[in-house]
Amino acid sequence: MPHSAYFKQSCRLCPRLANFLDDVKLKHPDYHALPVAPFGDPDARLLIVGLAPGMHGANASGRPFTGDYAGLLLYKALYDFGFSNQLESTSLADGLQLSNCRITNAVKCLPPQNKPTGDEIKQCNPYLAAEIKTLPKHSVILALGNIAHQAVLRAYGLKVTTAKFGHHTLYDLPDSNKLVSSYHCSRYNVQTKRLSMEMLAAVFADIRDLLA
Ligand SMILES: O=c1cc[nH]c(=O)[nH]1
Repeated sequence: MPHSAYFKQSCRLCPRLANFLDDVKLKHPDYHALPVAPFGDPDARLLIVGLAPGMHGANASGRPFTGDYAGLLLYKALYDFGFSNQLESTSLADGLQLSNCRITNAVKCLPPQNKPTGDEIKQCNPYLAAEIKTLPKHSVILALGNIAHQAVLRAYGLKVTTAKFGHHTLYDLPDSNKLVSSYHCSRYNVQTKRLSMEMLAAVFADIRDLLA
């Protein structure tokens, strides 16, 4: 079943987020301002999990990590490692296609101040769990940041203490899949040099080997 069957653009399960999106749509009628669907290859063996749409990025464009700083390093790495046909992701109409890779978020709606609450992360988790279930055997899940890392563990019904978050870590998941985690490619992390292009490329080099 395609992953889109596991995503509801009409979802309003989190009242705070749904109301916030209504307000954002009034201020920015040209923005997507709805839950942002997973994007990419439905048969992918690499699932990338981010945090949540950014206000002027995914929330505006309707595609994860698209239209703001957070996507720059990520899409470059995807291009460099052969998962994307384009270096940059700018809009739904840019012709970018991912192969063997799909990108989603732990929380599908833009949260105020970029901070979803614990309850919102929990509420959204069944969508992620359903997406993970569509992965072929021996897939790799790349979690960008601690919230995504914990959301993946939760989706598997694992305690967050099962696997500590760290940059460039690798854990075996209870099925045949692997969890690779990385610092999030946010503007803050890049500008403070917590994450560099070289560091992200090293993570992708391992992912390429895991998928071989
Ligand atoms: O985690 C993030 C950050 C920006 N854009 C996304 O789609 N996800």
